[in-house]
Amino acid sequence: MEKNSGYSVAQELFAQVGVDTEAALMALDAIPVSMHCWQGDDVAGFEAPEKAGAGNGCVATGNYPGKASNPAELMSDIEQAAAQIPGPLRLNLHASYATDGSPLPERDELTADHFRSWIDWAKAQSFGIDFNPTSFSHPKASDGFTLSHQDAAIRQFWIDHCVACRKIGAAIGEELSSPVVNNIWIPDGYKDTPADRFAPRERLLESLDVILAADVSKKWNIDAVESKLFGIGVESYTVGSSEFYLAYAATRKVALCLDAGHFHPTESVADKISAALLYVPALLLHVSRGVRWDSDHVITLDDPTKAILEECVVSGQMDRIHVGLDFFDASINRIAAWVIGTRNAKKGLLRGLLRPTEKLRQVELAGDYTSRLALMEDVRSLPWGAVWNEYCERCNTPPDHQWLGTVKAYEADVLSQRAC
Ligand SMILES: C[C@H](O)[C@H](O)[C@@H](O)C(=O)CO
Ligand SMILES: [Mn+2]
Repeated sequence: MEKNSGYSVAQELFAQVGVDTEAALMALDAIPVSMHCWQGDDVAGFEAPEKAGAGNGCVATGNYPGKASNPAELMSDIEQAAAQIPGPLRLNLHASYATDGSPLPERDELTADHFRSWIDWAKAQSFGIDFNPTSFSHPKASDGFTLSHQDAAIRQFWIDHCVACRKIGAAIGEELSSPVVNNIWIPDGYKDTPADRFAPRERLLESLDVILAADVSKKWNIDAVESKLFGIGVESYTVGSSEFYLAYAATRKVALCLDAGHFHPTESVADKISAALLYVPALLLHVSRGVRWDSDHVITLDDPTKAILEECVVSGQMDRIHVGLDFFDASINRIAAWVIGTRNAKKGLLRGLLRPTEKLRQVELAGDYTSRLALMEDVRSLPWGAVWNEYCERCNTPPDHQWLGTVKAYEADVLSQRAC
């Protein structure tokens, strides 16, 4: 393929600091990003409204018109977004997005058959699939507790749901020949100061142990657990806190999910990657953007996001890191939200791959911190954007500044015709 002139200049400039842009592009093309289905419909899912209505735990804000409200619309919207995103993608599904079965069974009785349409569609799109139990927006979660509920029968329902989801993950993974990352997040917690912090955590631990004891293929289903600092209505105490899940993942040898919006605002999530990976077998990232008390804004290429994605690459542990996204903005065109966020995730990874990591390590080990700082700062102004645009062109996707028109046209032709 003929190189654009901007890329040739960039290639030369990066070569001067010892970076091979061709190698970087090849590496980027081997890292799939797991794009979440729930940006397309504000985390609504496809269950009957009376089932899904009670309790929440996940709320998208905004009322931008044109959201998907059935599987065909959501798949079509994801295809539109994917066409504007270069390189490999996976689709991150929630259990509440089951498509096949009328009526759909309760969540504790779901099987892979209820996701047949997604599986066939993913094959056609060459997407892998990742999965999540949906332990919120359900009458049995209406008081804000699920796996740590004091009522054993409610706990059992959510245990059975999570086991069902692990089996679904394994079945999908085997069928697609691509392991499914299966992430457990629960909303459990208290709005106000609890009298007892210990018992709910003890119950959560017991529930998780029962879930993981179920015989499910580790080859095709990769278990992950996700902590949270607090949520709306759960401001004082979250059962599944960071310490709880870090220790749980380390002792049970499951993947730890780090959601960028689930920590104190001044904590560096990038810095947690190397520390956690010394103890847990794998990490799942939920790349997100926390804004004050909310954690689900579309990711921008801001400093914390760049640091997380660059660190994935620079750590040399990419084979143990699964990159997923988690944002749901209902105030802008939802397809544009996917495109902006996912392209940014890939740009962050590319920036990490374009870092003169070896050279930086050498000067660091030599104690030459002056050169380390000088090099780190100088590479900021190298033309990585030209390398990105070259990648887009090679993937037959529009470079920067050339994708929005297509999304706007789809909005005018399709989204604007929808009832909601
Ligand atoms: C829908 C997701 O499972 C959810 O966003 C979860 O991952 C989370 O981050 C909740 O705050
Ligand atoms: Mn998350």
